[in-house]
Amino acid sequence: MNKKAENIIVGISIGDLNGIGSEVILKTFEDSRMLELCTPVIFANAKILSFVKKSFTSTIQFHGVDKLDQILPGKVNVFNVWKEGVDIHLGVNNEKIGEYAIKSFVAATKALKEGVIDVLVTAPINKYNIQSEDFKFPGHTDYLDKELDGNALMMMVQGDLRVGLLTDHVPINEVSSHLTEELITRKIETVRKSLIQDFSIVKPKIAVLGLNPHAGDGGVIGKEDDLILKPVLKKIFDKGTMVFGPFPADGFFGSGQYEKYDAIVATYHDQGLIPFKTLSFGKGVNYTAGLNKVRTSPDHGTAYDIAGKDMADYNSFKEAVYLAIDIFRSRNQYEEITEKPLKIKEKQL
Ligand SMILES: NC(=O)C1=CN([C@@H]2O[C@H](COP(=O)(O)OP(=O)(O)OC[C@H]3O[C@@H](n4cnc5c(N)ncnc54)[C@H](O)[C@@H]3O)[C@@H](O)[C@H]2O)C=CC1
Ligand SMILES: NCC(=O)COP(=O)(O)O
Repeated sequence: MNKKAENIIVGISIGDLNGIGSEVILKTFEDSRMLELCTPVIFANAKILSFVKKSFTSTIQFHGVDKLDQILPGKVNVFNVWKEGVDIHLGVNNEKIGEYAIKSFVAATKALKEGVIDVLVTAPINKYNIQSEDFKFPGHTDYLDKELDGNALMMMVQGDLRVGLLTDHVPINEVSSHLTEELITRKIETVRKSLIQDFSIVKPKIAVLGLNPHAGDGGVIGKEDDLILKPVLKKIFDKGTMVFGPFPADGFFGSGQYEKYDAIVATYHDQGLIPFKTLSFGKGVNYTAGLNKVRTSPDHGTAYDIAGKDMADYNSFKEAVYLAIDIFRSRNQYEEITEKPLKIKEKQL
């Protein structure tokens, strides 16, 4: 059942309060037309956001609520996840602020699981200051993978450019050992399904980058491409998925080959994110594919160096809101279409 646009409830976790998260959220919803597109609910504290607002040229008005059933369409809702004041020092990294980032994220994830919000858009966290006895995850993706159904896959999206990762928050010296047949097969299937359900691409074409320089040059520079990637990709292809590669990664983007595919799958984080951010920084979105719920975030981090200076570009955050809504709609449509498929009448001979 498709919801009316403004009734799609977009939950927003506040991220690191000392970073640029609050600024990009406020700037996005400063434009009242955004409220015709969705009903936002920020998981934080209304008094604190009113204080942070003073650092920027913002006239935004908040609707603070203590219960999620009090949120209203047409308002920038703030769900008070905590009541106490918080010392904000924009641009400063500290552990106390990490606790509030996680309080917000955990509460928003709970609301997402329970269907109180339709989609989740996360503002950036600092991966170091969020660590605690209770929260030991390198990022949002890993926590959501544990909390939600499905298998999370990090996918960066900007227009028709989609870059998925076989491994994400994995130290570089462990990447090779993660690249098993099981992982590659599962990740490629997640990308394929996401392209169909979330992006309405009927028969997606997927390119996979090689791990080693020149995809190993026949085994001269590393054996993983020949021994693991090639045979596994062939198996997947033979079962009907349009997957190609492994391609030498260095020239793939520069030569424009990426434009021929619906998604490019990189073997590790920086192999995919460096070309992606070079091509689309400021407009890209980080999407967690493969889960039963939709989560997006902007393509940037906490940017302490510019926090509080009214310099942050909010377009990536706005794109993250748009994409979350688009994917939510696309999934609903896909469900409707596939729920009761039309029976194909067999031809009478
Ligand atoms: N989804 C998330 O929660 C993410 C969190 N991070 C975290 O953020 C922290 C800082 O990471 P960095 O690698 O320094 O990346 P970063 O994206 O915070 O900053 C890189 C550079 O880009 C600039 N920049 C970033 N966003 C901008 C914006 N909206 N407008 C204008 N300039 C902008 C910054 O000023 C800085 O010069 C780390 O702790 C990292 O783990 C990084 C990426 C995503
Ligand atoms: N570079 C994107 C990134 O690492 C963000 O991670 P996550 O917090 O979205 O899992």
